[in-house]
Amino acid sequence: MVVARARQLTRRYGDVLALDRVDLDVHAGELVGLLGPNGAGKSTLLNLLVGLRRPTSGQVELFGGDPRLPANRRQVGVTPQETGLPGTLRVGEVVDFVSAHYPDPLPRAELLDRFGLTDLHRRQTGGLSGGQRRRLAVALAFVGRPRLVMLDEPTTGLDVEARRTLWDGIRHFHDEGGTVLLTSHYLEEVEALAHRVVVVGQGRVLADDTVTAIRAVVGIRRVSLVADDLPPLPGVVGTERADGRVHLLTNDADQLVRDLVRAEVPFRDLEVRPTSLEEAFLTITTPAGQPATA
Ligand SMILES: Nc1ncnc2c1ncn2[C@@H]1O[C@H](COP(=O)(O)OP(=O)(O)OP(=O)(O)O)[C@@H](O)[C@H]1O
Repeated sequence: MVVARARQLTRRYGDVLALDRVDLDVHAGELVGLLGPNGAGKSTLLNLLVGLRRPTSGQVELFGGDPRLPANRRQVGVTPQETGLPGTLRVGEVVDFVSAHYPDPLPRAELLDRFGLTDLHRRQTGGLSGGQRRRLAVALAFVGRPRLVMLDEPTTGLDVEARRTLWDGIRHFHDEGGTVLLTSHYLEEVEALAHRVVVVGQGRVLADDTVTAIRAVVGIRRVSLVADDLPPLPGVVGTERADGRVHLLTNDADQLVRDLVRAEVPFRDLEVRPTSLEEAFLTITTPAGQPATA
């Protein structure tokens, strides 16, 4: 069953094309990571799917219907990228306040335990650290026993332990049959939780595949050097010339350097570095004009 669907979904903010004809189906029980650099359109996609914004064109469905219908909205838990919590309320009081909006909320103790917040339940939210506040904000998405949870960068700013606790809470929900759609800038985060990754860049879906397949693309390295002519080199998936340098994109930088030496290419100023997500996808996809499917 498809719980959230986008069809040719487009959203403009004035001159900015934030989403450009996106198609996406999220099935019941999936844990999907939306991966992409800043400004890719991830938050816009979540906001449209949950009915907080309206599309410029295209269609959105939540549980087969209009996302703005209360009956559909009630089955979704959402944590936006930025949340405000009433600073003078205690953690337990905030949970009770949100719980009161749902017919069958999770018991307070259970929710706090799942997200490692039990020891904080008497603390005013204004006195919590940024990471503790974030954990509470994410936990609140689960209060109403939703069928689908959408989390916009759930662990940004959290330390390793807090991130693990949050991941455990999300996994628990998923293990019980819940559906999760979350955004992240980091493949590592998506890898820890999701099997399916949807890569978004410049408002478009660039790839929709397994974590393993996506890693093969994102694991690309940039070997940059100064050289005049280069022979054909195996394993090079993209070439750029800029500022007097040649940039070669490859899955195996070690082998490429060996090949350069073996071919007796007179190069200098060699640099090897990882590509950013944005670079990896845009450099590979733009010249061919084709979406990168690993
Ligand atoms: N309310 C708005 N008004 C004008 N432009 C907007 C608005 N919201 C988003 N945009 C623009 O739309 C594009 C997509 O933004 P969006 O926030 O969806 O990206 P994102 O992938 O979530 O980015 P980030 O990872 O930085 O959160 C960006 O160019 C952004 O500047």
